[in-house]
Amino acid sequence: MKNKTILIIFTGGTISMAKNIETSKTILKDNKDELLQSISSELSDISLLSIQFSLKPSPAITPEDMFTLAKLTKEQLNNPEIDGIVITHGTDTLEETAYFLDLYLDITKPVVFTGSMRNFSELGFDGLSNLLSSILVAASPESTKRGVVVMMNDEINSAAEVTKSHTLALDTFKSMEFGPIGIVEQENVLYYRQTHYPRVLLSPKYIIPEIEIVKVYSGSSSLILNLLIDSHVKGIVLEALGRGNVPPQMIPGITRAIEKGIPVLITSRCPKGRVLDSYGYEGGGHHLKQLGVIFTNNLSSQKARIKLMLALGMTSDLTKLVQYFK
Ligand SMILES: NC(=O)C[C@H](N)C(=O)O
Repeated sequence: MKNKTILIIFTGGTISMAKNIETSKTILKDNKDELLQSISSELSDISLLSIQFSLKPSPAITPEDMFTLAKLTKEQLNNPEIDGIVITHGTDTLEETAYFLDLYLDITKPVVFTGSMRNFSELGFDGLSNLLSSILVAASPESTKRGVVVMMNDEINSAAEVTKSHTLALDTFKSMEFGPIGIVEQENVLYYRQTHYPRVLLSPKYIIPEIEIVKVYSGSSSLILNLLIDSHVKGIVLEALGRGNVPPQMIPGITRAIEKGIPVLITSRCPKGRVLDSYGYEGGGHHLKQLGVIFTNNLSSQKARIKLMLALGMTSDLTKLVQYFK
């Protein structure tokens, strides 16, 4: 009799890719059974179930895919026979899907995202060790009540904190500011700390995906903002400068968006630190706050967008939205 049952949901990504011999380019490959077979002998007291959710590179994963995956995961977590879930995913947008599920799921059972940086045909394919370690994390009693986590390269990071930091390196997933929450050391799963953020639960009936990110740079104008407003976007994430500031030429666009009831979120293009309304000059954080923008603390732009998609499914009331981002 096996102790634990872990469900693996495959979505695609490099872990489900191999080299095409003719073109020598990396393409998708349905290798689910080979992956499962290769690791099963290492797991004497864990039985595995699996679902092929999709076979997509992660740049092709849509917000609707994330929502469907979140609902499927919730349904499976409610099955008393399942002790934890591992989700394989392409690494390019893994942090977005993982954060979506972290916000959506009211969970105590472990949900662990993983993937690989090298494909199935490459020497040193990291998919097998990542999958194996993720299953150990999902089966560990220590992993309960930690929200959704990401396990890559034997480091465990919180979905709320982690980002892909390197285009190629195996240790690409980093919580830049706070470090990993734990590690996998052979068969041991060790946690160092709790997640930095208190969890906010957002489980709407529908999502609002029409949210765009605008990167701010010296000399940025209102041009893109006006185009977005004219295209009827439902929200804008401004990846601002430093502590959360923009050039004065963006103020007319920001003011127009807010007047039209489009929420404008502020993140920073700095990879570390939080945004705050400290500067009083034109376009400074304090000025933006007076106009009605929403500050998002330490969230990256891509995660602020995910959170707004879910939050707008719950409310369009600006005061309530501000509370969600506190
Ligand atoms: N390592 C990877 O999985 C990258 C791939 N482009 C993906 O995100 O699907």
